[in-house]
Amino acid sequence: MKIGIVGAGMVGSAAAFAMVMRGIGSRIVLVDLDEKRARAEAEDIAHAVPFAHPVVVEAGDYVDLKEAEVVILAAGVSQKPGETRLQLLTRNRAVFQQVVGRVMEVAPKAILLVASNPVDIMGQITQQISGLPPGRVIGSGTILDTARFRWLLGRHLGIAPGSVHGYVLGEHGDSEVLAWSNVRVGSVELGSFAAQVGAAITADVRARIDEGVRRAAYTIIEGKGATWYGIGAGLARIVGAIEADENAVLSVSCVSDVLGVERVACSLPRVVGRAGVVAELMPELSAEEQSGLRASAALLKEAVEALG
Ligand SMILES: NC(=O)C1=CN([C@@H]2O[C@H](COP(=O)(O)OP(=O)(O)OC[C@H]3O[C@@H](n4cnc5c(N)ncnc54)[C@H](O)[C@@H]3O)[C@@H](O)[C@H]2O)C=CC1
Ligand SMILES: CC(=O)C(=O)O
Repeated sequence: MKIGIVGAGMVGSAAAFAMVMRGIGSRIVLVDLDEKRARAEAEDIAHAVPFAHPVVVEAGDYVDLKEAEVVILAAGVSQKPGETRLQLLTRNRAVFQQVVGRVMEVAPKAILLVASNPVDIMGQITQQISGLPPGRVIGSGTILDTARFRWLLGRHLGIAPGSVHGYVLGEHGDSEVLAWSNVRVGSVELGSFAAQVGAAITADVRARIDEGVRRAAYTIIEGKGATWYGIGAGLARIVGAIEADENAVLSVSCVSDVLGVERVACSLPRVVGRAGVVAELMPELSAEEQSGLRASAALLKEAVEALG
C-alpha cells in the first residue's frame, strides 16, 4: 500500500520510521514545504530499511502522492512550552487550507489521517475542505492518550499495557475524559483486578494517572521541545489497521453526533478497517464521564463554530 505523509517534521518522520520498523505499507512518500528536510528525513529513514522491512521510503511532491491509499497530514506548527493545542488552530487551519486541496487533486480516493493539532478540529476542517465522507477522514484523536493511560495503569498494576483495556474519550486535549468506569485488565474489572494484585486504585493514584495522561504533552514539551515517538507509533497503528482491514477498535476522532452534540469531531472507540472508520461504539459511562464527554464535545463544537 502506498502511504503519503505531508509534513515531514518530527511527527511525520516518526510515523514513517514506525511504519518501516513494523513493515506497514510498501511505499512511503514524504512531502514538505521544506523539500531539503523531506529528502534528508526520507534518506535517514531509508537507512533503517535493511534492518527492518522492504518498504520504499522517498521524498516527493504532491504529484507523487498519486494512488496513495492513506495520506497522513502532519504539517504545521507544534506547541511551544506552555501553549495549548487549541492555540495552534488559526495557524494550522491556514496550512490545511493550502494542503488538503492539493492532496485531494492527486489522491481523491485516499483516506486522510490527520495528526496536526488541535487534531480534532483539524480533522473536522479537513473533512469540510475535502468533502470526503466522515469515515474517510480520521483524526489520530486520543489514540496517544489511550496509550498513555494504558501504560500508566499497566505500570501501577505491574501488568503489560497490552492487557489493559481502557480508553480516553473526547478531545485530544485538556478536556479529554479518562473512562475509568469501564477499564478491564484481561477480562477483570479494574477495581477487582487491583485488589487481587494488591495495587489499589486510591484517589491519589487516580489523580496521578489522570495528571500523567492529561499533562503528558506539556511535560515532554517542557523537557525536549515536542513529542513524536508515541504519536508516530499511534499513526503507524492506525495505518496498519487500514492496510490489513483489521476492523480494530481504536480511539480515534471522526465527525459524528456525540451525546446530543451534532456533527463534531472527537474520539470514541471506533472500528477501523480498509474503508476507514466503519463503525462507532459508545461505551457505558458513569454519569460524570458522560457529562465530561458531552462538555468536551461541546467545547470542540464551539471552537469550530467560532471559525465561521
Ligand atoms: N495528534 C497528536 O497526538 C500529536 C500531534 N502533534 C502535532 O503534529 C504537528 C506536527 O508536529 P511536529 O512534527 O513536531 O512539527 P515540526 O515543526 O517538526 O514539523 C512540521 C512540518 O510541517 C511542515 N509544513 C509547514 N507548513 C507546511 C505546508 N504548508 N505544506 C507542507 N508542509 C508544511 C514544516 O516544514 C515542518 O517540516 C503539530 O501540529 C503538533 O502539535 C504532535 C504530537 C502529537
Ligand atoms: C503534542 C501532543 O498533542 C501530544 O503529545 O499529546
